[in-house]
Amino acid sequence: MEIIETPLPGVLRLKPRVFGDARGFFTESWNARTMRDAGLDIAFVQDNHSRSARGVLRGLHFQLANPQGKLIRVGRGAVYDVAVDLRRSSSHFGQWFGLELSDENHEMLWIPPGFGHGFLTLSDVADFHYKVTTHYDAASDRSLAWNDPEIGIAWPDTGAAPQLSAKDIAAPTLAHAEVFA
Ligand SMILES: Cc1cn([C@H]2C[C@H](O)[C@@H](COP(=O)(O)OP(=O)(O)O[C@H]3O[C@H](C)C(=O)[C@H](O)[C@H]3O)O2)c(=O)[nH]c1=O
Repeated sequence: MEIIETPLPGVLRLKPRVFGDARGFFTESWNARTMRDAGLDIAFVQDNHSRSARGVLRGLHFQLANPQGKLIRVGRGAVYDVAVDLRRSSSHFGQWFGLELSDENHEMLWIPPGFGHGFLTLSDVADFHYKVTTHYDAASDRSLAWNDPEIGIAWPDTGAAPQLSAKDIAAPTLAHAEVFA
């Protein structure tokens, strides 16, 4: 497992070993010992899987109470995945990092608690898999505007306006949102 730091301290790119052969490939998508040996001794309590069509944008989301750490990968297709530092006490507050995650590059992203998260679907279909460190807490689930100019995420152009949920369409900008201390 190769671990690559990002411009956002704590947010890490993870490149697992992939064993390709004439049949296809094999990779350990998660191994507690491998992660622990890499200094990532993280306990996950829930596995999530969402499927999205091209142009779907889910986010930016975070749980205000019980904030979640997320280990993200794409099992099918490709997405542009983004993390935003939402800790007002952080020197990187409001800064974002994004990268393409796909079933071709097999890359994963670790996003610690305290960050907003979202992704834009780049392929016809994307199966999005992620482990989280705290259970879903609907009461504290929050959205932040995907296109907040104060954050300035450079989302890839998919040729059409992104498709969002009503909750995400109505999301506040950072200036009007309750985030982390
Ligand atoms: C997240 C979640 C949702 N749900 C239920 C609640 C709704 O009835 C339905 C769809 O939920 P939602 O529209 O919030 O799903 P996403 O837009 O994919 O939300 C996720 O999108 C971004 C990318 C994230 O990082 C978060 O994990 C999460 O907020 O699944 C559950 O039962 N458990 C859960 O953990």
